[in-house]
Amino acid sequence: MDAQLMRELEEIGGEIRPNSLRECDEIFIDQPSYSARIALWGGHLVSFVPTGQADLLFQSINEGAQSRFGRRHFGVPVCWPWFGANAEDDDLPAHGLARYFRWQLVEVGRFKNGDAKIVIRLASEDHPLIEEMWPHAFELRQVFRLGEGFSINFSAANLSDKDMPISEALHTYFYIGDNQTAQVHGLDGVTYVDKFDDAKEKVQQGIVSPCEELDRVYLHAPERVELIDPTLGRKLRIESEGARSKVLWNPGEALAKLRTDIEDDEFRHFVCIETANALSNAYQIPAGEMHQLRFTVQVESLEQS
Ligand SMILES: O=P(O)(O)OC[C@H]1O[C@@H](O)[C@H](O)[C@@H](O)[C@@H]1O
Repeated sequence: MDAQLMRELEEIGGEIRPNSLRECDEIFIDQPSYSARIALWGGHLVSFVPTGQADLLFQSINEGAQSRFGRRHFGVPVCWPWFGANAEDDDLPAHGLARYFRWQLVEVGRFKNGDAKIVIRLASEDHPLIEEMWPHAFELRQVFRLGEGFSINFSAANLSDKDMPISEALHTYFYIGDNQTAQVHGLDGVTYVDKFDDAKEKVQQGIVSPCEELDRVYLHAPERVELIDPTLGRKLRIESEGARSKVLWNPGEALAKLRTDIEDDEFRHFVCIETANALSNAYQIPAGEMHQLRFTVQVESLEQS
């Protein structure tokens, strides 16, 4: 790792630590008001803990299959350049390729207000296997902003001379005290595709609660949703830009028991609220252009609101 970057990382209270995940290192940042971890494998924000509170993000203790495309359920996996199964080739891994490669740390610093800034990059030209799996040259960047809450600014540049078809998600596993009482607000009246019910289109009525057995792609969804967690006494405000879909995922008891890459009871402690462009919200990045997807998470105590 570049010595200058290491010094800059130290200046913001950061260090590189070894991580068991694919024996790939992670960035750990410890500040008076929060601590955070970013795994370079997959370019995952793994954890964000406001001091004195539970983590905002969930991490499964199950490390999944050790094969190259083994899945893990934690933090904010990047699903790109396709969401879900690949429509043309069943042999390609679910949710694209970005989560299966090592990203590179390229910049460390601070925003004007003092928030920490970490930038990581994944480029097709650095990985021959990516070039075999996907016919377009690209460069991805994630800018993590860490302070009072966190934000991720994900950008994808199409470096090829052809338009690039994209479906994608920042597949955020939010940690919750109890999925029976957690509530997702802000999707009332939005049409969704229910992947647990034959991909039927339905319209959301009111709030989503309990957060159990959900596999739903909300189309043309609003930019702001809220996750209310009465058990932990907190509310997370989630705001996105550049994303037309929101995906909610919680496998529920029966599917969790069938899956070998997640522990039986873990579904009680997470709900994925994904900032996405999926299904009919897929789009193309024209040759030579780029697209940005961002989301911000702010936390407040339920007593304050
Ligand atoms: O197990 P994975 O590949 O990480 O995906 C988890 C889930 O991710 C969700 O986004 C999908 O809608 C689900 O269908 C899928 O099961």
